[in-house]
Amino acid sequence: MECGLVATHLNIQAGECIKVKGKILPEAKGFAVNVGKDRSNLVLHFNPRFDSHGDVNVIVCNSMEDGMWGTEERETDFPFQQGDKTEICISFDTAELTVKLAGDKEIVFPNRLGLENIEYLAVEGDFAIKAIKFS
Ligand SMILES: C=CCO[C@@H]1O[C@H](CO)[C@@H](O[C@@H]2O[C@H](CO)[C@H](O)[C@H](OCc3cn(-c4n[nH]c(N)n4)nn3)[C@H]2O)[C@H](O)[C@H]1NC(C)=O
Repeated sequence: MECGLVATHLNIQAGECIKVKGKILPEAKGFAVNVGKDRSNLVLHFNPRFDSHGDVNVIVCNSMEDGMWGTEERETDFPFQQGDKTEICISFDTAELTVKLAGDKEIVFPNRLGLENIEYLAVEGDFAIKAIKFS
């Protein structure tokens, strides 16, 4: 999965929101939005898969600590379409992260790293970023 945008030193506090707007490529296999401390310590790897790693239309969420993946959580209610514009809003507190998606869908994932702020954001894969907003 090729690397797109990487942002560091963000100092996003609990209660704030990270909004990623963009367009899913027409032949997308998958994309990922990673947030955390740095590229080896991710409090959330949010990975919609259209057809990759043996998964079709599944959202895979995971964490990474010191470069080691955690246990995946998978969501098969899949609100994404290849070629569509979409918006992903990630908010968090020290207990969990909430990912708001189109159609009022929400995914909640535990804050396994107990992070009190988010320094790192990376968007990878078949996704053309249009806007990033921190609020
Ligand atoms: C069934 C036995 C093996 O399990 C599989 O093991 C794979 C390898 O760990 C799992 O795929 C990884 O799942 C991770 C999340 O748990 C990540 O999605 C990982 O891809 C992340 C990634 C980023 N990048 C990347 N390349 N370049 C950049 N900047 N980033 N390349 N790979 C995927 O390669 C895959 O999700 C997992 N499948 C299941 C069903 O568990």
